[in-house]
Amino acid sequence: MTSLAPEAKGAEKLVFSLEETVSLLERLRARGPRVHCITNSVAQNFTANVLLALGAVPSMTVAREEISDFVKSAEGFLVNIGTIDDERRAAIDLGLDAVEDAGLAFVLDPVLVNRSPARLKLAKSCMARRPAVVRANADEVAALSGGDTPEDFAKNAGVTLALTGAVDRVTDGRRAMDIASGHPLMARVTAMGCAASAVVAGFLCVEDDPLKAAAAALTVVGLAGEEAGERSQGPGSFVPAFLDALYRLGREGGAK
Ligand SMILES: Nc1ncnc2c1ncn2[C@@H]1O[C@H](COP(=O)(O)OP(=O)(O)OP(=O)(O)O)[C@@H](O)[C@H]1O
Ligand SMILES: Cc1ncsc1CCO
Ligand SMILES: [Mg+2]
Repeated sequence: MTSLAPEAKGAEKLVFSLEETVSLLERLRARGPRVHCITNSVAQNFTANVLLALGAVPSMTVAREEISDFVKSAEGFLVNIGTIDDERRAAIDLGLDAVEDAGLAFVLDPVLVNRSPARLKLAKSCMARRPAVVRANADEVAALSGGDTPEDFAKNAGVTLALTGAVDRVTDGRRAMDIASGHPLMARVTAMGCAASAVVAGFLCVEDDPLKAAAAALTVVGLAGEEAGERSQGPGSFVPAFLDALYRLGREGGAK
């Protein structure tokens, strides 16, 4: 089962209850926020389905002539650098200009930033635009942080870090919390992390504190993952079971 037990070394424990997570989930479902995602070609479809299962309204365009309008009419925004081409590169720039104008909090997913200097440069240019939350796995955080602890990275960069893996850690440098929900099959399907980043962007629409938004998002993703893991036979059946579990989570009768 989920452990919300916070562990904090050099950071204050974040006490964030399951009830608070459920209440934010209800707010998200009631509000149905628009979340614009510039994301990679592998993750687009799954990410859109995950947001829809939660009750958010995804959009994904990267067209130069409309990206600013989409961002300005959205409540949440995600930049994911998993597959980069000229169109996405331009969209990231224009999208982040619009985010700045609109004062919107955004999430950065620096996919595979550990794999190429060009990607590291792009991720750092996105970091300079001050994401509210960076959601990444351990290899990606190591590349971005140059080996700093998660807390020091978050503090020095002025962001909330949502570091995922078998156990997730969320920290803003001052406060920290570990989230141990989830299932090993989550790492056996593509784009689970990418979709989790989009879910963080969704929760940022209903919670101003980025640390609480990230904690709630990863808790919800982890709980749905656990449920789906119990109900599926392998990666193939895990994906639809995960979408069903997200949809049903916390509703009457539980996620059954
Ligand atoms: N072994 C595991 N046990 C439990 N949960 C896991 C495990 N591996 C990953 N997860 C969960 O899966 C989600 C995605 O995390 P992960 O670190 O795998 O992202 P990622 O490497 O960025 O994935 P991708 O790039 O394929 O989208 C998180 O919610 C995380 O908690
Ligand atoms: C497989 C893959 N390659 C680039 S992005 C992506 C989706 C998971 O990050
Ligand atoms: Mg990833």
